[in-house]
Amino acid sequence: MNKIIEIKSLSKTFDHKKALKEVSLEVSHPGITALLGPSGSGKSTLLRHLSGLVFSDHLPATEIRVMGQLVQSRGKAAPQVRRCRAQAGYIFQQFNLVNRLSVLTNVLIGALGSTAKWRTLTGCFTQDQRQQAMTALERVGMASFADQRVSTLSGGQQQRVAIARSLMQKASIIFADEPIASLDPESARTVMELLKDINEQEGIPVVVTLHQVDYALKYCQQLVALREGEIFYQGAAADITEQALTALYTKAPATATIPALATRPLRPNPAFVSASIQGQLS
Ligand SMILES: Nc1ncnc2c1ncn2[C@@H]1O[C@H](COP(=O)(O)OP(=O)(O)OP(=O)(O)O)[C@@H](O)[C@H]1O
Repeated sequence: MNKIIEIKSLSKTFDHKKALKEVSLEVSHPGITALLGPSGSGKSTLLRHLSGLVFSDHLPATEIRVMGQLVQSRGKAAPQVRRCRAQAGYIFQQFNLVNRLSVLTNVLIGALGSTAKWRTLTGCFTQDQRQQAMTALERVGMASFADQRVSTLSGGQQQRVAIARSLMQKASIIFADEPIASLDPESARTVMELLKDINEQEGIPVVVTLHQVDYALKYCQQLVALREGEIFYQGAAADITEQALTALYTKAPATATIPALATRPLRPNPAFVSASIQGQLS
């Protein structure tokens, strides 16, 4: 199976503080992969490296590939980094849309990478592009809002527009950084359902950072958990144990249970649990 993500020995230091410590990671599953971990563990930093928005420390072994394409190596952008960025759809907590423009225009912005320069400068999109944007809006249930200003939408609606823009862009992968952190539970569920549906129907892999473990277990097939800049767990969501989740989020003994997960029949699979917590589980 082709690798969706391949990271070799990624370290990132901010002002003498190591945010990521020689992280190596491979994801081949084309489903939804959640990046989990406590606040400050390095989830967003890892995602931004995949997007080619942030560059690693200059270590000779560092390489990052997404969908088989080199994004960066040894702390430097790969020659094709612009193409890599253009093939990825981005969804952020703070709805990265242009508030004063209409919903339709925001979706059309997804086509800029494949539009002649004079058209992007004049904002003159083709009829075909407008039709594609409407189709993308229909796909996310937002067609009736096409002419409305983005600033008038709720947070959940804005995230659906951001997803439509990724579809317009013909993204081959979607990176979502805490897409549901600012949403009420119902809107959060709608956005996660939509990402799941697009992953399954359009076959676009999704990598999403989440704070909510229950959403990760419900919607994501793969988990990558970080703690203090290191991989703590990588494997199937179905295989993570209550103990591992407890150890991930607290420094308390791993025998405690997380109340929200206490009734979930998680199957222990020590093979997926990193060496650092094997000792705590035995
Ligand atoms: N631009 C930056 N400058 C300095 N330090 C940074 C920068 N970006 C991240 N950090 C630090 O790197 C570490 C990891 O941050 P990161 O945002 O990746 O964590 P996170 O797991 O996504 O946290 P959260 O869940 O709170 O968003 C933190 O200590 C953070 O303060």
